[in-house]
Amino acid sequence: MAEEGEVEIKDASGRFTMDNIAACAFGVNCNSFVDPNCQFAVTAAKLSSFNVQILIRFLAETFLPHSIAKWFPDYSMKVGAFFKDVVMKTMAHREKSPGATRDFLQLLMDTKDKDGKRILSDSSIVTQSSLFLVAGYDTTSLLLTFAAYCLALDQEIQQRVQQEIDEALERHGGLTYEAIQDMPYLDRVMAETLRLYSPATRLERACSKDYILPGTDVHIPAGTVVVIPVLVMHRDPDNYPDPLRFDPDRFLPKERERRHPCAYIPFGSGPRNCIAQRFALFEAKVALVSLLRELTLKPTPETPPHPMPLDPDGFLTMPKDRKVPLLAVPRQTTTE
Ligand code: HEM
Repeated sequence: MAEEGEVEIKDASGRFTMDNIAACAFGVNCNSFVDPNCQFAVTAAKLSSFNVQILIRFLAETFLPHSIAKWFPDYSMKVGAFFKDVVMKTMAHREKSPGATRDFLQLLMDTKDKDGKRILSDSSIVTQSSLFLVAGYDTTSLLLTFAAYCLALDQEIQQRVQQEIDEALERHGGLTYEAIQDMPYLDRVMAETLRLYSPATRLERACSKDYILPGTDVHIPAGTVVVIPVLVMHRDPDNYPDPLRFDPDRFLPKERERRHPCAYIPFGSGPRNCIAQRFALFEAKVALVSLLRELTLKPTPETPPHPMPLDPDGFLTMPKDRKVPLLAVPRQTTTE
């Protein structure tokens, strides 16, 4: 039986980020903590789970002519049709009765040419909004899950974060944008979480021209797809001594300066890097601050020991059992 105060932090983080991305990208109010069967949230969770059926269709599309690949079942089609329907209906409603909504969908609808005509097609808007959902849901939820896990396992670091939160909230008169920006230790905690448990395990780039790796005779012909093993690089002892230790002070400014900028790339690098890194970090920090101002996180006997065992088949960096139970205890009963 679950202990009093036990939370499944991966599930809770998923609900939080789903509600946020649904509101920010689609203007949909999910409230999935209250309504766990919210159709939008349940369907969106399917869209982001990269399963075997989707992989088979994906491989067929990649390696076979489309005339053959189209006969492979595509389980993501139904999910895609659901989102198309949501976006099309929302756009039709907003065009009939315009309001003051400020979300990503509205921004896309508002991109107009000089004659006031919308620039983006319907299908482009549907695809971009769905991409936001896929790119922004599990990634941010994993950051939040792993940050909570690392803090639960290190009470000293957690107390330091709580002290910083208390002081910043006091200084700024509550949970404001400025208060969150005024928490440098929390920022280092997030950076160290993204180092040790970068949600993206790898990146890929196509080589645009023939290249010889400096100092070697390794020749990369133009057109080669180069895989960049982000998670492995983030755990390279040459850059991060004792790499499995959770140590936010690796991200003190003087420590950062010592390393090559590409030794830390949880959001990618270059012109195609993550467009929402500030949004994601801010969102995860708001969630953690809201939790830690009231509660202290602790491990339960079922919490996986550090370092978290990972699912070797995960498309993203996933806890092996896809569950992370923690204990959330009211602060006044634990410390002060
Ligand atoms: C902690 C959370 C997140 C992580 C770790 C993350 C990570 C990444 C990474 C590694 C890339 C590929 C970058 C590259 O190839 O250089 C990427 C791209 C992207 N991300 Fe994120 N992301 C996060 C949250 C979000 C959120 C919340 C959104 C949307 C609201 C989002 C939207 C995108 C988009 C649209 C791209 C494609 C950019 C392009 O191709 O030009 N991401 N993200």
